[in-house]
Amino acid sequence: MRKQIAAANWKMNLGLEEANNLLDSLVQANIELSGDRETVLAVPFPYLLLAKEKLKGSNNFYVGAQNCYTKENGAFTGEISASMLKSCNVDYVIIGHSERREYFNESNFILFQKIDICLKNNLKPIFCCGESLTVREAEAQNQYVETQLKESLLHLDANEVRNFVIAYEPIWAIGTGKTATADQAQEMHAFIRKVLSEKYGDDVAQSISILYGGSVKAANAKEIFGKPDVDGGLVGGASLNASEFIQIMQSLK
Ligand SMILES: O=C(CO)COP(=O)(O)O
Repeated sequence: MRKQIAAANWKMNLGLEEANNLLDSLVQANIELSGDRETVLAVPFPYLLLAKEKLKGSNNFYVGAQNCYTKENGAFTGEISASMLKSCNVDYVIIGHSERREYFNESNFILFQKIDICLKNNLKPIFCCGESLTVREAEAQNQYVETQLKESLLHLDANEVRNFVIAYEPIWAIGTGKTATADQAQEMHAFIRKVLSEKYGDDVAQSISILYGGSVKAANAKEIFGKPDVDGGLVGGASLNASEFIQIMQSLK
């Protein structure tokens, strides 16, 4: 079975003490995630090393960054490179979150470059895609997401793409309390898998985890994750509360 993943995206939240407490609560809960299930905590840059340290010895817990720059190193004040993240033993990097696309003008081409630099540094990208409400209302979501995939990902070869996680995050469901229904999530996930299958064949497409993101909480996680093409979630607000996130972890198939 492909990996089932509960990924937390803390976004730009929590001070050091709160981050410390949340990590402690997650570790102390001592949740055993067996087999193909895992947790990724995508924390703000200043807490990456702390998270690595705290999660040492916790099985199936991985640490992620929320972004990286397109270049290897150099005079780019304020940016963080993929090789720096790798040197801190970070495992995953979220690439192309809709907030980065919207507020920091990250185009599909910039994301194409970020994906390449992550793979070159042996970091696993969690590539985010998803449409706005306007696109969904025009029933153009499939075409929109397919373009995002084509312009940022589908240049990779089959071996590279196996190191990937995709997160479908409809923008209209992020932080709004408005979740896509489990059926809407399934429909898009199946479509994404079909696009992958057309390019890489069914074996590769079946091996890639596709997460759903957008107002996932303890109360709806089981239903959404229960769908055949939904392999877990990328969770924002609800990942800031230990007991809520633990219940989400426990909702993985
Ligand atoms: O953007 C998200 C995760 O990356 C989803 O955020 P919320 O879970 O707060 O809706």
